[in-house]
Amino acid sequence: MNYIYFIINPKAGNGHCFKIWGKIEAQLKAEQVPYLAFFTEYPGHAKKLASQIAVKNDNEKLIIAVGGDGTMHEVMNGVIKHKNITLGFIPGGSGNDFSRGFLIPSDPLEALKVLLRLMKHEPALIDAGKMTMKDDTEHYFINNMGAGFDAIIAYKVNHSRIKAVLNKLSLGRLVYVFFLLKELFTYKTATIDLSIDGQKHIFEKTWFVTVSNQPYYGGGMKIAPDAQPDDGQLDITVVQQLSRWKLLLVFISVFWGKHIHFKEVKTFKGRMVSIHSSASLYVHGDGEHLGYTPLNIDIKVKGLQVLTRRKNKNEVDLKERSSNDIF
Ligand SMILES: Nc1ncnc2c1ncn2[C@@H]1O[C@H](COP(=O)(O)OP(=O)(O)OP(=O)(O)O)[C@@H](O)[C@H]1O
Repeated sequence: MNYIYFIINPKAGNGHCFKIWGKIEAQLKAEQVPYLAFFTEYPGHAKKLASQIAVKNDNEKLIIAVGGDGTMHEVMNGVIKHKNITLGFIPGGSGNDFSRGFLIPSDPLEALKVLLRLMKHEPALIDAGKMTMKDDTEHYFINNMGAGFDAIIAYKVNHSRIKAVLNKLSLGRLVYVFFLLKELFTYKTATIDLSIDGQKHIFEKTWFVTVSNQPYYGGGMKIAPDAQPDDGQLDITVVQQLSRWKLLLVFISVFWGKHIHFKEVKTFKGRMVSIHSSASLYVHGDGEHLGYTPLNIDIKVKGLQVLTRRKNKNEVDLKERSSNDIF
């Protein structure tokens, strides 16, 4: 019997994910789907659980992460070196950019329905970005990484005490707005040495650099509108030389992917990137704080097996169909 392995972060989405799992579990039982469920108990646990499942034996296994992008990030890092794992995702977090980029429904029960259907077919082969930090530690990202302004906001939001309080009042977004505005007026831009496939660039007064595998980041912002997670390329975005007020305008336009038309926003594609900066910058991978610049990034082409509706992107784009219509 082939079990589906679920790794659930009960704390994701301000604890809402625990309730989501209750609904998923009821549906699995109703459909008599064999499964094993594991709850994460602390940050980093999802990676450990995923790698333990992968090394149990060589059998092909499906692991579905239930949580936010941070949970998917950890699960993916736990299995990326194992060929016998296919990954799926049920959104239960606050941002859920993975589901946007990989066309998984935002409703968890709809997502389950789609995954149960997709698992009967060959999974998609997806690229992953690999970051190598100054101390040689390695972290992979499936959505994107960022260095600078965006990463310091992610760090401050995740470490703020008022986040939990505001989350309870369903005002979690206010924490982002608060730190965005605070950093907007206090952040010191840096000179960045960026190397892309051996080509050197120097950017002065840089707010941030992001490297994307798929378009969405930061809870629905279309930072890299052309990024495709299976094209063997990473999409690099640099935002520099902007006044504080214009940066705010750029941030608003990112939701529609229109920021790329500002002359202060530079975009590139490449396979190997290195980021050095005049001052040490905060770095995130898939929204999780991972350290500081300098770092090197390269791509692991088609290194992950993932359940996604991207193969059927045209149909999904043409009409918001019910998941039953996809195959
Ligand atoms: N039992 C736990 N207690 C506390 N933190 C946990 C636990 N399990 C996982 N975590 C941590 O919770 C953090 C947030 O998880 P995740 O990103 O999945 O949810 P989210 O922040 O609500 O969603 P998103 O990233 O999509 O906005 C991760 O850094 C993860 O390591």
